[in-house]
Amino acid sequence: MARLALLSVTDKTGLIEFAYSLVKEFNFEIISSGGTVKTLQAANIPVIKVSDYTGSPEILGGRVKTLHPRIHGGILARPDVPQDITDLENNQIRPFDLVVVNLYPFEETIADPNITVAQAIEQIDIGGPAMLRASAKNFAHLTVLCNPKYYNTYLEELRQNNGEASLTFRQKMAGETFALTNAYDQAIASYFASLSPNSDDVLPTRFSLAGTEVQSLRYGENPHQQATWYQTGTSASGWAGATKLQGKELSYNNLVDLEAARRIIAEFDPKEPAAAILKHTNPCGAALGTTLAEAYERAFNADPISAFGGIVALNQPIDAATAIALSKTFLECIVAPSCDPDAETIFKAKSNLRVLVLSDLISGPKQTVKVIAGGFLVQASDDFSDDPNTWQIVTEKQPTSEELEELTFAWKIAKHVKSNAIVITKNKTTLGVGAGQMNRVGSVKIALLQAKDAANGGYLASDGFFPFDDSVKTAAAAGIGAIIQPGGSLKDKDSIKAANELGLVMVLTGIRHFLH
Ligand SMILES: NC(=O)c1ncn([C@@H]2O[C@H](COP(=O)(O)O)[C@@H](O)[C@H]2O)c1NC=O
Repeated sequence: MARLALLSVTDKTGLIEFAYSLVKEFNFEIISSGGTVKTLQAANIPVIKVSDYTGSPEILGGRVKTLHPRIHGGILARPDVPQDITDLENNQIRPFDLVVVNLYPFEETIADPNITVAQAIEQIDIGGPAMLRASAKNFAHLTVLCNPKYYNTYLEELRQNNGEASLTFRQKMAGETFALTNAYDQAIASYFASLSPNSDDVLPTRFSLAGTEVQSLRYGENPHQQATWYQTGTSASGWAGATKLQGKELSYNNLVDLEAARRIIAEFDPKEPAAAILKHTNPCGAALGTTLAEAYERAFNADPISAFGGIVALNQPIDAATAIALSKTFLECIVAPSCDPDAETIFKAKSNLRVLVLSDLISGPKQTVKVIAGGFLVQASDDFSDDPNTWQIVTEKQPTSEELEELTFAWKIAKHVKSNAIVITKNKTTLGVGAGQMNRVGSVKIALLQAKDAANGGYLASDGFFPFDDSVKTAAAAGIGAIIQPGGSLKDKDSIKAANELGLVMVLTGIRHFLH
């Protein structure tokens, strides 16, 4: 008797060619649900309707098509279990050799903002996941294919193994299938969470992270670490949706730094040219300018030594002048919302340089995730938008409006520097960055060392409060004129007293921005 395949697919890509090979080359009989039957019949491929096979019509507008013991019995039966064979015989059930299912496009449906909840719910596939999960469970006896991309691999398996798919392949397909049904359900769960009146509740009691491979990376942080890049959701968004205009393959570290760079320039209004140069997730230079080229040059000149091999994010389209400036040094990657044709031509001379275009550099993830032994930690992203109207000026000396703007710039950068973070700025340009030190005054010293004499009359931002007045005194000795920090230390009074005695402005934000 011919072998039996069950085909029930929404995405009919490659279906006809595949079914043709199954029937002509491998003598399969095919059973299919309504729409799949129509596609196959239109191509003159012999097919049996599920409803004819089960004797039960499709009902409830397609909500019940394949949910029948003759289908699920044929999927789940074990030919090496005598009772299973008896059950099949007693119920006139034929076992399946192959199950091919892909699902209703739930994620694509909800991506349309005009879709109603009722329409979204009709796109939750029930029969499909049931068949997929049952088939994956019984991979020892049949093959499940959940994506058209595996059709040819399956046919090759049959060609190379005397008409049988190998156990290794069947097991791999089963794993892929459970990963798919998991991701599918996760998308539905996230959609339901988004319907909750408390829609900013990003931390449900059960949290899953599902992803699809974008590309396998050459290695992770170091060459001995394997790494792969996954995208969340079915449509490419964020970095998965960026276009690489030229350059070498993106690396793990490139992507980590690109995201850190994106977060910095997302702080600024896209009308105001901004540039950030990142090294190891910290900015070695960040600046605003009247033109994009000026913003980049200021950021570069902040620390030209560290900028070598850096990752650059820009918040406006790259023009020729900026491209010329960018081409003067070795950079790993550049990203901007778009790139003028003149600029593209200029970059061609540096064929290894990775140039990416990502139109939306503002939107980022709502949560961040860190894996720890036995679990992972999820937190809401630090997208708190600081409001200078809520800040407290605690010194006798009051800032002018320009000074307040400078402090705001310094504060926005400090938010994206690893703690303990100290940022020294002037003219909306970083002069020195102290990152990731174990004591705050250590970061102050590093930032001042970088800023050199330019620190005189500069501004200093600290991501956390000062536990002692030593940082204020060190900053004042180098000529810093104004400090912005969260406040909240038991010894705030000491720091404020030192600021007053040394003639500094001090602003407390009431919010800290640790970054680990
Ligand atoms: N309800 C069922 O019994 C059922 N059985 C199969 N499906 C889905 O129906 C789709 C195929 O439908 P059609 O062959 O009618 O185009 C597949 O995506 C499959 O996952 C079902 N649909 C939804 O739950």
